[in-house]
Amino acid sequence: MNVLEVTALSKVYPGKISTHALTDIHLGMESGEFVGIMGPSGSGKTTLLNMVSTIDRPSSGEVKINGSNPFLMNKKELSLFRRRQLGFVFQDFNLLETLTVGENIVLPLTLDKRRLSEMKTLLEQAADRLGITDILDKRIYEISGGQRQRTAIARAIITSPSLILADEPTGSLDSNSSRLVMESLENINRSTGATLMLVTHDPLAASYCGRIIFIKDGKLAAEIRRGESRQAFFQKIIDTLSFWGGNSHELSSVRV
Ligand SMILES: Nc1ncnc2c1ncn2[C@@H]1O[C@H](COP(=O)(O)OP(=O)(O)OP(=O)(O)O)[C@@H](O)[C@H]1O
Repeated sequence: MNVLEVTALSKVYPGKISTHALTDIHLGMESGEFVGIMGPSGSGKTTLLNMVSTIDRPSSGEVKINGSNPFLMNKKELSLFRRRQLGFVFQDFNLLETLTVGENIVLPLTLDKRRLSEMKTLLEQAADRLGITDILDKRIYEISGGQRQRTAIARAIITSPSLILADEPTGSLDSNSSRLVMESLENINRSTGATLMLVTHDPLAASYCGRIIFIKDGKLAAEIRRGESRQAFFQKIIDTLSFWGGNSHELSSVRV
């Protein structure tokens, strides 16, 4: 069974002139996959992520996560489902500035009223995976952007969610921090078998995925898979972007 199954998904934003943001999207993700979503600005990437993350409702079609349709749940069921089944990583981190790194990471477990000893063990494991054990007692305003994003990833994985959704996770980072963050995500995907969906404009970040889906004008336009070499995949991404559109004019300065 696929972790994510999107069937005939469409989204229309009503208005004086309605916008057909997504049209008839079909998409499946197997357990353990790391899938990137790319496409030009306004192509519908965020809209797709918002439907999968249950933040917004489809106009028609279906989203199933681990066989369940979140849009058929009541409010309480949905918030529990989100907390247990989904992990979120955002461009601007969404961390609580005045709490420590450790307190931020365990927040989903605190909300779930887990035992202290269990929280401690899970915190140690998550921090170790992200290489942030030595900053657990620092407050968010005391750490760098890259450390903030690794903290956010630790928070996203601590519940072992079925699906981790990342929206431009390297969008606010310099190239070195971006690399570290992407290596962390790749490492988590490989070592824990976590299933990840990543929306990005950044071809370097995308080159860490196993498969990339390109969206254009709200429709699936192309799909490419990574072979052994990340460098070769990076080039394939750039070629596909320049064929299907996207910010290929910005790519000349990008290095693998
Ligand atoms: N809340 C909204 N109300 C009306 N139209 C919207 C809304 N959100 C997005 N749109 C429109 O839907 C289309 C898809 O937008 P979306 O944000 O999903 O694109 P995107 O690929 O994520 O773009 P970007 O790369 O710039 O973030 C665009 O035409 C956008 O203007």
